[in-house]
Amino acid sequence: MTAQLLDGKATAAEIRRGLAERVAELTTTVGRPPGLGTVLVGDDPGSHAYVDGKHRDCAQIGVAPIRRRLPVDATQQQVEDVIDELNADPACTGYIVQLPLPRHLDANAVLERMDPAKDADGLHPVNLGPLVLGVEAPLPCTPRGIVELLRRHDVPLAGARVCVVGRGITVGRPIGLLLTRRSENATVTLCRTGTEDLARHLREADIVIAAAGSPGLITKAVLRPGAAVLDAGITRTDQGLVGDVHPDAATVATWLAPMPGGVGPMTRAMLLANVVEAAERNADSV
Ligand SMILES: Nc1nc2c(c(=O)[nH]1)N[C@@H](CN(C=O)c1ccc(C(=O)N[C@@H](CCC(=O)O)C(=O)O)cc1)CN2
Repeated sequence: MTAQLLDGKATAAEIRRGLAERVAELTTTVGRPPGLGTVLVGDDPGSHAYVDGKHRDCAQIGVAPIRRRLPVDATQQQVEDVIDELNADPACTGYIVQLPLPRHLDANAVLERMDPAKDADGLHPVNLGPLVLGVEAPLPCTPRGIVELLRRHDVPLAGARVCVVGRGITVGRPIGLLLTRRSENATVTLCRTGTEDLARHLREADIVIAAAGSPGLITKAVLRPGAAVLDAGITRTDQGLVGDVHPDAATVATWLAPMPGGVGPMTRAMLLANVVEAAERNADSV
């Protein structure tokens, strides 16, 4: 068996085309384009690459880019001053703080200082609450992108047993909440790499979502034949970027979202969707 591709690159391109039309309309009715801000602290090459990608996406669909960069030794106060500035900037529809922040900074305090209405990542506590309650609010981009990718490829979710590996705030924790909502109705087991008998949990799953940052963790040996497998793990090595899913998984899976080309492009597309939706909400309220 060779897995069919859950093609994040093509799906994201299709989503961007739809968003570009909405941005053009907003720009005419509001008199200026929606603006996406990014706050990047430090010089991590991965974070720089992701933020550059986000601004390339903005350029493609007509969203105005607003970039804020701070040095690796920026103080909490300096970061929070930038947050205050973006909260107050009418040209900034929504923004993100690129994670991870350098260790000396309190990331939770930074996220909490954001205006929840401008939280394009859906990571502010005020927006995470509705995720638990199952009511509408901006959703974290990677989990939203995963659900969108599965839906657009008709991968059944209702009743599916999903095993998520990784419990980070951008993917693992929120995807569990999203997939167990009434609209998705999956049964989710949230694991970490240290979960006892992880292989057993994986083998029981119809859908595996790997977000552990552990290169090659998911091999064909731990998969149920026919499972759908989504690789949301990225590790930078001397040999380049490596995902959590071993290439041999493609021989037993029915569906595979590879890294690169699967979940990553969907994360970026969902960020744009969150910004466009925020701009539409703003336009409706005036
Ligand atoms: N504030 C946030 N920080 C981080 C998030 C996030 O959602 N919000 N997620 C990750 C990084 N990330 C977005 O910021 C991200 C990661 C990977 C990709 C991507 O397109 N990956 C490509 C491969 C990478 C490449 O070619 O350079 C792919 O999978 O095809 C996009 C966004 C942590 N931080």
